[in-house]
Amino acid sequence: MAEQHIRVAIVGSTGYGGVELIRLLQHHPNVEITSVISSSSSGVPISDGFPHLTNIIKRNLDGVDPAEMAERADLVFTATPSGVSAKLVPQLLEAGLKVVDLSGDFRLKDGAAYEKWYKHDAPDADVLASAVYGLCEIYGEQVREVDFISNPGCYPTATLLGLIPALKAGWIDHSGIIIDAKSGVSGAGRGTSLTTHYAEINENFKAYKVNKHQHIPEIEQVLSQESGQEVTVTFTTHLVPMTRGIMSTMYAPLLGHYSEEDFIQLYREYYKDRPFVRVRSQGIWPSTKEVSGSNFCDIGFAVDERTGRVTVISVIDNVVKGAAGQAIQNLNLMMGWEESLGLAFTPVYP
Ligand SMILES: NC(=O)C1=CN([C@@H]2O[C@H](COP(=O)(O)OP(=O)(O)OC[C@H]3O[C@@H](n4cnc5c(N)ncnc54)[C@H](OP(=O)(O)O)[C@@H]3O)[C@@H](O)[C@H]2O)C=CC1
Ligand SMILES: CC(=O)N[C@@H](CCC(=O)OP(=O)(O)O)C(=O)O
Repeated sequence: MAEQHIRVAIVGSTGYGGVELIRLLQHHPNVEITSVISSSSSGVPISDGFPHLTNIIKRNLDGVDPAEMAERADLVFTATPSGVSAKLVPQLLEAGLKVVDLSGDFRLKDGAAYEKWYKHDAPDADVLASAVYGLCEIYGEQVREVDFISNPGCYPTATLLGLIPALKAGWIDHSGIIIDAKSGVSGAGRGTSLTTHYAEINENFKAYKVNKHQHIPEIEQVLSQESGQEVTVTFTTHLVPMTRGIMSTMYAPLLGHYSEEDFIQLYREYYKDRPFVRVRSQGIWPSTKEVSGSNFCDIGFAVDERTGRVTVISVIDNVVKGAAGQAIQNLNLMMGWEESLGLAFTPVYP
């Protein structure tokens, strides 16, 4: 029988992913946050730095100590920068903790590819092999009752949910996929940088990491696995002057005559038991605000008979379905609970 209650610790609780975990977990009936952890501000009440949490979480920040975490918690969310999780997660698993890692450190099954794209040393090979890639709608059965989940990237979540059903059905050509992706600034984390500060991004719209984004190998790894063919994609990311949200617009050549209604039927059938994917009706394309603050991924289609291509539009909230929400969805599956437990948020609109 599934356990009814779990104690969790959050490393990186002073970052956007960590703070969002704190917000969302307030609504989870089976979870108690027993430690919020910071590598730079231990001893300080978390609400000092985050006044919006006043009277919501009355805890001082703890330091990064795996042995202490094992005393206080059963599971740790590591909402830590890439490179940090690779070293920390093995210690947590060794201490007997369950882990959901939000970073990119354990997503790529090829350590050499990780070193190439992330420019950090690859994690321990055995620990890497033990990580289950937690794209719940695709790998939900594999996530059930495991101890260590690697939470998917934000762009890959929107993109993969938008492409996999059509690719698996053989409706689109795996060799001609182009992905045009846009993200709000919170996707870059809380630290300031020249790229994300107000004067640089306000009233601006810019492409970045063109053909060099670290999510390219993650997207290709999953699409190749799901299609049984080696898939390469053209993937361009853009920064948009908004706080939350990702829109992934995908273009693929059609391998037959399929209408928008055909796509809608295919995807509704594919995701029929999945509470967080909403397939839009014909001509009602999704926008980021329509999923903001929620764990939904909304998907819409346009078929162009003139060019023989389909356009798939997929939106998520990067900090919810792209990070903290999906991490909790994974926790639910790991614990044998209902996938949507504590996650039934209506989007914040307008
Ligand atoms: N923002 C998003 O939309 C998404 C983020 N992610 C991934 O999730 C992870 C967290 O992202 P995000 O919250 O945005 O990042 P932030 O930069 O906002 O926060 C990261 C936090 O990690 C902590 N940290 C830094 N170094 C260490 C260390 N050596 N040991 C322990 N903690 C450390 C910092 O807090 P302190 O100094 O207090 O320790 C910091 O607040 C990243 O890997 C990111 O790529 C994935 C999907 C989406
Ligand atoms: C807007 C923005 O800068 N987004 C970040 C997303 C980073 C991220 O989530 O990184 P991992 O998934 O690799 O950990 C980026 O494009 O790099």
